[in-house]
Amino acid sequence: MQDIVKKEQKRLDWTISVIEELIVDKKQKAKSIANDVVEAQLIEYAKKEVKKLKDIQQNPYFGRLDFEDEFGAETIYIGKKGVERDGELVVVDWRTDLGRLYNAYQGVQKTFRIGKDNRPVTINGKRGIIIEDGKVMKVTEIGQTVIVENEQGEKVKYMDDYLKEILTNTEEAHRLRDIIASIQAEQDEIIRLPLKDTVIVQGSAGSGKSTIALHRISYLLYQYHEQVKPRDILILAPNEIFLSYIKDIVPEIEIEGIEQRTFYEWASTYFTDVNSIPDLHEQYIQVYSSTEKDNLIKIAKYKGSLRFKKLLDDFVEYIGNTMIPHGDLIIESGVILAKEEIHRFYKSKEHLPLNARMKEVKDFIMSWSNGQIKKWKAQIEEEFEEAYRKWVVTLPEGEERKTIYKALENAKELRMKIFIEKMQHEISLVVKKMENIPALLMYKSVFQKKVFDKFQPDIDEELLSLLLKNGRDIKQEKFMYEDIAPLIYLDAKINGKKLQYEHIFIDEAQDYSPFQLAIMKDYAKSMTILGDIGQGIFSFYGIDRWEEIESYVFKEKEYKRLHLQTSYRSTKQIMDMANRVLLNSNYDFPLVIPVNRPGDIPSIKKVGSIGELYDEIVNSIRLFEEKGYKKIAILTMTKQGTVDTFDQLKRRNVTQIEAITEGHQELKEKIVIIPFYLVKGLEFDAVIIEDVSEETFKDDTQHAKILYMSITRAHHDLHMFYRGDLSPLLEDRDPNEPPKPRKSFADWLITDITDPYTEPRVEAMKMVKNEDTLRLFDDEEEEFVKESFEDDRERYYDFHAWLKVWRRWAELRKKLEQK
Ligand SMILES: Nc1ncnc2c1ncn2[C@@H]1O[C@H](COP(=O)(O)OP(=O)(O)OP(=O)(O)O)[C@@H](O)[C@H]1O
Repeated sequence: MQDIVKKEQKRLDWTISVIEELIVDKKQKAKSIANDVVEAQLIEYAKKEVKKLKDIQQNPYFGRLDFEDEFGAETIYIGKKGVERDGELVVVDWRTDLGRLYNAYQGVQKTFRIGKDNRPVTINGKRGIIIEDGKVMKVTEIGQTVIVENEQGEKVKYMDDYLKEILTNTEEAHRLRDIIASIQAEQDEIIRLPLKDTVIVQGSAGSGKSTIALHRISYLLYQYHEQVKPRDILILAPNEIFLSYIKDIVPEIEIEGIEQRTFYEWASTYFTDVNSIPDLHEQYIQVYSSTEKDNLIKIAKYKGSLRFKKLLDDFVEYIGNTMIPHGDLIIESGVILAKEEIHRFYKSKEHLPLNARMKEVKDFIMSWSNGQIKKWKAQIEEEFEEAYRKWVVTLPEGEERKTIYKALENAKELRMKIFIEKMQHEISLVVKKMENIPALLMYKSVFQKKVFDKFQPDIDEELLSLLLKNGRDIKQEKFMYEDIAPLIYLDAKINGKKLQYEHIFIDEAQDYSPFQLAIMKDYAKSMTILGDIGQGIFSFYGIDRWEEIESYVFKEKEYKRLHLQTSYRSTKQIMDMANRVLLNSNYDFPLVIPVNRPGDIPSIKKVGSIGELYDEIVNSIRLFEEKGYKKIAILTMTKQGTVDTFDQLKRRNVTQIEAITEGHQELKEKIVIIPFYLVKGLEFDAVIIEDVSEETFKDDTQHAKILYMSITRAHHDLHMFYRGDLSPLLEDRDPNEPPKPRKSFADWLITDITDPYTEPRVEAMKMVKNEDTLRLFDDEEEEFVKESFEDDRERYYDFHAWLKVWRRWAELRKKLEQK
């Protein structure tokens, strides 16, 4: 091994010296005097090159790849940035095709195809090289990062030493870091999708979604540099805390200049002033602390739905139709603009926003009017010409002739005047109705009974009365978070869009409503949408399943849906705990596959009193500090909980702590006390969840999601406390026991759920045919059962989800029995 390190050191020394030569050369160029603009640009470029080369000189690459193609054997070194000398690839940029080859190799498949010509290459080896300040520290033969099944039948991702070393590192002061050196094949596939592809990535907690998004930007800017500039890309993040969390990675992967915002901030920058509207977190607090919670959720869900979007579409179309003339425009006999003609023209401008469309119609009418005036003028001139010839020209020169001539002239002018005045009058009547409509006014007018009666007569009565009541607030411009998307949408429908991006990235997309995602689609040529339904804690608004948007928002073949199941953030023990919550909650998704990074088993401790709780939290903090952790989080359920815990810990002389209660704060201290709804996307060395009692974490989907998300914030260690009884979501169930059916349908079960060979059935399925098959919930049967559950969708989804978990268990059982 020492020998390999020595050899690699030799190669590194050579690379460093080549880079040195390049620096000297570029510096020379940078010093020259520019005679014109082009030369000035070249000088600027040389300066940038010098900086780039200096930055990477002491650590120019992280890996080596040995391969063979039709030209023979090759060895290349892969780095964050490419280095070339006279056409020779000294370091290969990770974003190139050869870089893809490096990431694709996982030690199993050896032959790949690369380049436009799809030429075959065979990999002979891959090395991870850890370099510090010009010294090769470690060389590892890598590539064996595959998913294996352990003795219990659980899937685990096998890590090579290189990945292990990277994942165990606690040196980072908890900013998102680049993973260029250890991108995994399944992640790389997403990063390198073509620019035009819209992709939905469902990824477990810690599977690298945020990281992938940022690396994909870097890749797109590199590969499509002529077409895509940083200003053409928008990244939407969950909150400002998260934006500061990704700050450091930006220059590292060369994605400076990208517009990074929260949806809220994006909306306020370009559209309405949203400052008086609560943001998602504020709204979450308002909704869940309100006695009207259920009603508020119903309103928010409806306003975030595509159904509401359809209502707005119909409403705008209707208003447009009422604005254009509904009768013929009659000025004189023979001077008529038929209403059909106006309507035909209006229809042909369907693609335009309403106000622009109206302007076109106005122009159309005006140009018709000008044409008619001209025509009328010519006709009158002709008529009077005739009269002159008849009455004036025939008279001898003299007073009488003059008088008649004048009279005729006056009559002509009068007729013209009358015609023009009539025309102007009629047109002004028509045009008055086509005045610009402000989007806000339009939105205020939506919440009327007659609007719903006309466009959505089948709307649920209770929902309708809630919406009408809410309409009173809307009239007074008291908006909620869910009003922002429709306001933007109406604005675009009426005034047109001001923005268009090449690509939009949406992180934590499960917290977006279908409506919101639909409007974002209008602002981008393509999108990368990343999220985890399992972490959809803002379910009063967000989506519950990707299918909700797939079929409506994106047309078939327009998008790809990809899954990431392996989690890289946490130890195997922490992910086992997260999977336990998923299992206990009958969560409708595959379990997370952890990496085989061992750690301490998360502790769950019962405390007798609130005082004891804080004493125990202090003990945990001390323990974590001893372990050298740089970032520790204490998760609370509420803002008040955060404030209380902060006070209590201060009283116990804990230092370097801070209370984070708003989404715009930046995390600065070592110990962060924070409500769970603000930690989305973040991670910490150790996490303390101060209350996992049954009272706080009830056995329902919403609480399961919160707990799953909270647990998966921990990198190395997790401590949980409770008073009273432990949450059933954390119950340590014997894997040989079948999953526990939810109370909501347990009474309905008519089969023995302990028998892995019999598909579970509920009362409603008695009627289903094919009793002895295991194909339940296929096509017709699924429809049948869905209909039987019509009144109780919750229960249907619960049962459906549970059935999936049960099937997994049954398969596992069968496998174990066969062994
Ligand atoms: N290939 C990899 N090599 C090294 N570290 C990785 C890799 N992929 C992900 N990670 C690490 O795993 C952690 C989780 O990544 P990230 O935050 O991007 O995941 P996520 O899917 O967005 O998570 P969540 O949904 O829980 O917020 C980060 O610390 C990241 O650096």
